[in-house]
Amino acid sequence: MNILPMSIPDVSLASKPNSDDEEHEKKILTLLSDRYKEKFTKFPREKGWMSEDVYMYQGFWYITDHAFSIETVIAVQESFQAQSTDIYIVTQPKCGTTWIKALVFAIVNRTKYKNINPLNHPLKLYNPHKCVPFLETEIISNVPTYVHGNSPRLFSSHIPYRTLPKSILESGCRLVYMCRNPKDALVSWFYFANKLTDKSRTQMTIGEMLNVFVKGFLPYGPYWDHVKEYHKASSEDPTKILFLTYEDMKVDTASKVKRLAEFLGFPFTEKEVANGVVDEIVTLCSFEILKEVNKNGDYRKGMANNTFFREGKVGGWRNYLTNEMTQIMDDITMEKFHGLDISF
Ligand SMILES: Nc1ncnc2c1ncn2[C@@H]1O[C@H](COP(=O)(O)OS(=O)(=O)O)[C@@H](OP(=O)(O)O)[C@H]1O
Repeated sequence: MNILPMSIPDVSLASKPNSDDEEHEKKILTLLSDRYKEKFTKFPREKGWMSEDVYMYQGFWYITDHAFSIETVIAVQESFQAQSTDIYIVTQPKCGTTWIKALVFAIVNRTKYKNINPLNHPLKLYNPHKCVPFLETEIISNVPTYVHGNSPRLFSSHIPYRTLPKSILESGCRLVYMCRNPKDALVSWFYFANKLTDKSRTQMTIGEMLNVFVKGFLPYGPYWDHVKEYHKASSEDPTKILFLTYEDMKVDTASKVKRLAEFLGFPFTEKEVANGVVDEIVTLCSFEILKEVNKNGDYRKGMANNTFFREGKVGGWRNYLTNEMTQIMDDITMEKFHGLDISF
């Protein structure tokens, strides 16, 4: 029986944040801030998410001095070099990033981990965000996850389509985009924001969160423009950009996983299907299993693993939004998505 760390060296490298890594990230962030501050402080600024200043860059809003900030986004855009075999997973935050990352990781690496003890599968040991790193965190990381040059490399990001590094668009690689009903994304944002362990942050009401969500003053907002751009790009080149919704993925997940595998260039064989491999992947990546695996520990400083797993439901917004809030969200969605085949 194979056991760690021999069986999964690449992922174990990125498993645990330690104080050296945090120091390194801080240093890189300071460096990036020094490099870009003069530029971005001239951009439009608003008070946004949890009372933080947000800056507009290329039509979208960002916080500063953070892994997911204007500095890292500009740095990725300016310096990241894609490879044609790469696979990118892009989402608006709170739209199912963690789930789709787990699914893509499990599909692409299923042969690699076929013979290991299922308890040692990376997704049974690590947060999916460690298995598929964000471009935004990778650029400031002390321990790049893909030092061994896996192929295909898997990365994720929340970067809007228009701000993606040129090399991603030119390399011909594949990109999976997942979106979600904005009302569920809003509620998820609300709980996430208030659960962050950094106590220096201000707690928000759902009404305040709705206000910033609608204005787009959240990292990578506005939601609607983000979704629309990827939807358009996907309809122009569906072989390279796959547009998914969280809601659709929830219905008959196994058949959607098969379609996803085909798009990724890793189709399941008839034998695999007969042997239940697809169902195994669906179960491995299910909300319940991932929530249990991630009940302890931190993904990053101030961000517990369990903050990524709350309810995992479709339509949970009904328990949190008033009729008036629902109306506001529905009106904007109707106007913004008018004429597009996006439904939740
Ligand atoms: N495996 C699985 N299946 C279904 N749903 C899942 C899964 N993992 C996480 N979730 C739910 O996704 C919501 C978090 O969104 P993201 O993963 O996009 O968050 S983040 O952007 O990475 O911070 C958040 O939704 P809410 O429960 O509505 O808050 C999570 O519970």
